[in-house]
Amino acid sequence: MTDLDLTAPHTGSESRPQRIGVLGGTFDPVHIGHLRGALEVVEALALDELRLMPNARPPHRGTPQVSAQDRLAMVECAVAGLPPLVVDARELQRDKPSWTIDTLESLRAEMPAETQVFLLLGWDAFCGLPTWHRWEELLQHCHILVLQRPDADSEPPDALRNLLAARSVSDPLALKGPSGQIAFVWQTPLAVSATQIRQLLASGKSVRFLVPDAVLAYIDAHGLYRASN
Ligand SMILES: Nc1ncnc2c1ncn2[C@@H]1O[C@H](COP(=O)(O)OP(=O)(O)OP(=O)(O)O)[C@@H](O)[C@H]1O
Ligand SMILES: O=C(O)c1ccc[n+]([C@@H]2O[C@H](COP(=O)([O-])O)[C@@H](O)[C@H]2O)c1
Repeated sequence: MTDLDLTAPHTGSESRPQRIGVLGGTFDPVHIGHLRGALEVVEALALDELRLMPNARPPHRGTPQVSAQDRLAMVECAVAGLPPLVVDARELQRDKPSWTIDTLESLRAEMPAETQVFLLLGWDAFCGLPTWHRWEELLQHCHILVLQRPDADSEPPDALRNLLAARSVSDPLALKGPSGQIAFVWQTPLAVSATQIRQLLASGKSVRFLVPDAVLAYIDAHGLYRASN
């Protein structure tokens, strides 16, 4: 009898398909709401990997306050040494708006068809889904996991009510197959936003404990978000 290697990564040749999470964002800057939510989803759904994906040109908002390179560097600082959280910088290589459908198509082209892909969206982002580029095709490529946001108050638009009625399952662990369903996931409610963090920094206040220490050190070292920027 051979010993089992519990540290061995899944290779794809095992019976269970890989389970990959994707959390896209502007990350201007990344904060504990993103990171704690990501970690809790990894553990609750036994994901093999969760990719944090900073966008280059956010499709539905103004230009970020700091450069894509700084936003990427902060995400890298935040997840350094914390597998299975990893950074995927593919959106920074595309010189057009960072449409999620393009990202999912490029991801899918690299994976076996049976890989389960879970797109994480905060409730506010989920409510905006019907305005996204080719939004009705998204579920062909992924499942959607909706993260609660305690500071969000928007009601889902009618188009989403219909989609939820057709595609949602109550237990995220019951999501079957590579794509096509929606589930809500419980997470520790953290009413923190990048907007709040930018405002605190611009007014000379501390953001300690709202971002990881390594991100705070990066912000300080590069003088980001302070009133003079
Ligand atoms: N505190 C939070 N709890 C749950 N989800 C969150 C939280 N903050 C952000 N998210 C989700 O993470 C994704 C990326 O968010 P984003 O980078 O835009 O951060 P943000 O805090 O919403 O930024 P901003 O305040 O600049 O709009 C979105 O799907 C968003 O809904
Ligand atoms: O594909 C779209 O049309 C689209 C429209 C708005 C937002 N997104 C993506 O949704 C994620 C969260 O967006 P944001 O603006 O909350 O950082 C991020 O990865 C964006 O690129 C995607």
